[in-house]
Amino acid sequence: MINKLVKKIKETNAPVVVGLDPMLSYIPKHITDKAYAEFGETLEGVSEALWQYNKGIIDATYDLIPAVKPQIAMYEQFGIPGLVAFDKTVKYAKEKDLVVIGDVKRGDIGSTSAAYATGHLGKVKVGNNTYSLFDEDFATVNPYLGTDGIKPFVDVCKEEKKGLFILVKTSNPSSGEFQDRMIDGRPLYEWVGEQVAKWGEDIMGDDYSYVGAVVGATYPEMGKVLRKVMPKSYILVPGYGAQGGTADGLKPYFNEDGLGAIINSSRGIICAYKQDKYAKFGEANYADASRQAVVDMIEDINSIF
Ligand SMILES: O=c1ccn([C@@H]2O[C@H](COP(=O)(O)O)[C@@H](O)[C@H]2O)c(=O)[nH]1
Repeated sequence: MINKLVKKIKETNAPVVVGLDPMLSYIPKHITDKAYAEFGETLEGVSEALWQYNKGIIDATYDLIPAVKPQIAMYEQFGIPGLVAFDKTVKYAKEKDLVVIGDVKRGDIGSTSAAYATGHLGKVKVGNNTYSLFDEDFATVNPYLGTDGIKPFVDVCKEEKKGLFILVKTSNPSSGEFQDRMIDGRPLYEWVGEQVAKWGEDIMGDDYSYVGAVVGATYPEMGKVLRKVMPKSYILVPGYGAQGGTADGLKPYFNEDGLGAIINSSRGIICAYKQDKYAKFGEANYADASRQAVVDMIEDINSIF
């Protein structure tokens, strides 16, 4: 799947991921009205609204971008009906030939990680039947439990030719509380980055490893160091846009080949219609506003090369 991601980034000339993080307050009224008319003001109604909203954004942007990143928390908050919307979104994005990065941030003791890996990236056998479950192409993983927690994911990725993005230096303001702690003269995020490179050594695509990393756009100096620590790992870069990350600091996240990083924007794209810049589209044309925001983001990111 890393090969497909690289190929699609080259084809679209867009090292960009659209984050599908729907909140009820983002969804235009015409969508919620229709969903509630059919299913009532129920969790099933919300599920339908989340799905229709995402479908509109995917339809308006899929030809411009290589990948989407649905954030599972936004669906889980509505229980099983929310997860139904997550599942429909993943399947539809794949039908549109997009690479799907499940932002699920899993990781636990080995046996539990194995179950998470099966659920998100693998297959389960029930008697004579085999089922793919959420079936994302990549999953985000938390490395706090160490190798025991990561190895089951790596094993499933090997088997299924899928991929991981492991949290190395996150974009949030307090990420330094633990991640920047100095250990034997080096910050923890560097130790984790080095380990990501090792975890990925035996599971290589053509040029990049199946094992990538998450490094926030909000810490460009650290991005520069981490690029060198893990040269074969793709870096998923959240924090651009709504969290204040800008294109200026992002060049060092890329390798000399112009590849190696993919920048995420969620709120900046999916509720573009609420920004002054895109207000002319109006709520009813929210998806057209998202398309224009993607076009602008691609131009902005490509301006650094
Ligand atoms: O370090 C991290 C890791 C993950 N995220 C996730 O990315 C998106 C960002 O959303 P925006 O609306 O573009 O700010 C969201 O799903 C986060 O959970 C992150 O921001 N930082």
